[in-house]
Amino acid sequence: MTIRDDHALASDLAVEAGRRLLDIRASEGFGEPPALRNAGDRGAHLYLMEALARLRPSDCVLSEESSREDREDPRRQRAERVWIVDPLDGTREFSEEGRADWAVHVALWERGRLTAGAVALPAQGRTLTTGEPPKLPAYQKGRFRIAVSRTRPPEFVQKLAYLVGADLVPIGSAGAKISAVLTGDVEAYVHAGGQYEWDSAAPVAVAQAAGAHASRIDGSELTYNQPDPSLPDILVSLPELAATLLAGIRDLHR
Ligand SMILES: Nc1ncnc2c1ncn2[C@@H]1O[C@H](COP(=O)(O)O)[C@@H](OP(=O)(O)O)[C@H]1O
Ligand SMILES: [Mg+2]
Repeated sequence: MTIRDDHALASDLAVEAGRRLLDIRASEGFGEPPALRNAGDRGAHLYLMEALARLRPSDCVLSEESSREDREDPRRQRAERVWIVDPLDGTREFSEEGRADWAVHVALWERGRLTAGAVALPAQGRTLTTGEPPKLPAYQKGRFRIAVSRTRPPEFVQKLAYLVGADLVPIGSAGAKISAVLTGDVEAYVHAGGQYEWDSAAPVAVAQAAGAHASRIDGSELTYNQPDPSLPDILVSLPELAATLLAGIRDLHR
């Protein structure tokens, strides 16, 4: 089994889960958003769990939709290979007709680092993968754009935007926001106040493979497969903007 197989598997699984999510959206309709959200979360989770159990039976899986007991399984801490998946990131946006800012995240963590990953954006018709990392847009000096949560933007982010000369762009889903950095729709993504490993593992794997900056907002490393999957803040940006953003965040937290 080659490393390349893991890149391709992450991509295939994210794409197929995304295809199923589009079907669920089409069959359920948008009349009852909570039911649609639930059907999407469950459908994508069950598909990914079944596929990983069949195709990578020796590996562990950490999924947003796993039971608490499964998430706290001590075998995960001893494992050398753990798939970290968010079957439906941007669940809220998935249930809103016309929105395309939701994603499927499939990442592989091996012995301390993320080694493969894919983010499917089914309603945008694209998938970003570590197998073929996107080519980062060229950095242009001047005003830039920072993606933030539509519903839970960090409270300091407005001041940060003012300080560094940026405009805020609300987008749903951590995966869609990090993808927006990689495809040139924005230049950075800043989040704080709460998030989990599955919200960022796959998009961070792709961002790192593409050469983007990805860290905690204090500049420290993002670490995955921890006993507690809470990973509450993140900065992803074009590499040229990282120092400015980290300095701005530091100044605001002094
Ligand atoms: N303060 C917070 N606490 C916990 N999770 C948060 C959070 N802010 C954002 N998230 C999670 O991060 C993902 C992206 O959120 P947002 O679109 O607001 O940026 C969502 O994942 P899910 O959609 O998988 O639940 C959301 O639940
Ligand atoms: Mg999520």
